[in-house]
Amino acid sequence: MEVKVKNPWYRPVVIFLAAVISVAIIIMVAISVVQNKPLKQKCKYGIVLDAGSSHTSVFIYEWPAEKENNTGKVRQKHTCNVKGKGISSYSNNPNGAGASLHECMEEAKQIIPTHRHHETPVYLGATAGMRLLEKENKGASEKVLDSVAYSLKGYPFSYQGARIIKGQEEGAFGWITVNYLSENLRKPTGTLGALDLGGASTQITFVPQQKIESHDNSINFRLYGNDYHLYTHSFLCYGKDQVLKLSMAKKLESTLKDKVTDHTELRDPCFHPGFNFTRNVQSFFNTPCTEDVKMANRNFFHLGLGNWSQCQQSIRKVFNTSYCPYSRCSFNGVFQPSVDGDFGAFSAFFFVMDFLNLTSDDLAVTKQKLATYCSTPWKKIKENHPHIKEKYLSEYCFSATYILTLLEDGYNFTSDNWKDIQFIKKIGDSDAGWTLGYMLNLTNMIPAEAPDTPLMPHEGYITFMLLFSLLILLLLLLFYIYFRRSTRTAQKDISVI
Ligand SMILES: Nc1nc2c(ncn2[C@@H]2O[C@H](COP(=O)(O)OP(=O)(O)OP(=O)(O)O)[C@@H](O)[C@H]2O)c(=O)[nH]1
Ligand SMILES: [Ca+2]
Repeated sequence: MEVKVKNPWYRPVVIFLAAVISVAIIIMVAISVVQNKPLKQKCKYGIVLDAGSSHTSVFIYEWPAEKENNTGKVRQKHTCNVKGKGISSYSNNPNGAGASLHECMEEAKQIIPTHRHHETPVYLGATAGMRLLEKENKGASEKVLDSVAYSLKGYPFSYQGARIIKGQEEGAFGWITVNYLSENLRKPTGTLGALDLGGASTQITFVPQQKIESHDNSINFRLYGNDYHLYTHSFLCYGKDQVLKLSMAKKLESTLKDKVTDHTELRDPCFHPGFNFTRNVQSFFNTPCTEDVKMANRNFFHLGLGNWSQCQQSIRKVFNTSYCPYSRCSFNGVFQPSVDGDFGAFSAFFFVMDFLNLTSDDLAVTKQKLATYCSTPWKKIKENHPHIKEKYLSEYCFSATYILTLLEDGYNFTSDNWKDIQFIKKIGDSDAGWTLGYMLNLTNMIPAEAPDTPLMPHEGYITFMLLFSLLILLLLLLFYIYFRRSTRTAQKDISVI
């Protein structure tokens, strides 16, 4: 005879308690996740003006107020290109230099919240254009710097100085920028070399495998607990605009020197076939970069030939490789260890190679494509790019040939390591260039020693809490199943009896 046994009296109590505990855990997790949600970030700001040879750009950087020592936390919020040419072009009208910054600085006032204005540092760094003006006319360069300083002090930000930065700083801060943005500085992985091509100078910076033989090319940093021994060099006059003048001056010298008549022809392999302009010698000799080449003023016909290999031959003449006081050199007697690792090539390296679609081929294909481009008739080039200013359009063949020659013959890149060069404009949403590294350094935002391990990030916290609560629910479920089974077994045992 079967004996019916009632459920034990405490069964509903256990089920009720399990349900209450489950609900309580879910509520607690939900509350703690919401409570721990990061507050709307409070941000700080910094402004750096890059007073380059060709133009000035204003960069506004932003970072979370409490996390400034974390790599990758500072981002570019905004850029403004100052209208007109670079500040060095105001040598005859220094007041104009300061006034030219007005629009972009007003924009900065709008973008940065008013309550942060007074604590926002503003730095102006002038590069090769001002280095050349300083060489040519120190008084004029000082007046231009005074003018921009006076202008910047008139805004509600915290003015921190306007100065001509050294070539080594320009190279080293470009290197810090690309490695900070690539988050290489806190990892044991390798770093990215930096190649910067401006209008008046070019910089190469990397961690070399061999000893640096010249003191001037060596710069040391301790960042996040790691020591970096960098090789850096800045070649004044080897930016793309000045090197064009230098190369033209050399071609003019060899072609026209003994010819006294006006309107002699300069047949130029670096310009497209059909390119034909009357030019004045003076426009290529108005810079300290060509002071070694002497020539009387006159007009000449500038005729394009569009021959890439002849163009490269003519460009090689701007590199002096006849002497080297070290175990190895790039050119002009400058020490350079062999290039090593990956490189980011930015500024005009990028503008030029990107325009010509030459950023991803191997070296042989790049040369082939460039040869075809240079030999394209000028008329066709203009038809293909009706909206680009003719002056810029006419110079891409020269500029790209210069870039290849500088990288291959100057810095000694080869077809084997050509792919190690990445032509880049930005990393994430920030431009590659010296300005970010300059600001990080001056605001001490990269500590020498690694900061303590950060607390668990919010995302990690949520994941942890969810896993934890799932585990508890699972345990409760297992407990419930076990409890039911044991009561059933008890019932069966009793019914058998
Ligand atoms: N095609 C193209 N050329 C550009 C662009 N921006 C600048 N350039 C040119 O590229 C060259 C280098 O520009 P930047 O890198 O800004 O040079 P910079 O900072 O003024 O000069 P440095 O003081 O030598 O660093 C100049 O000849 C500019 O006229 C661009 O967006 N597209
Ligand atoms: Ca520059």
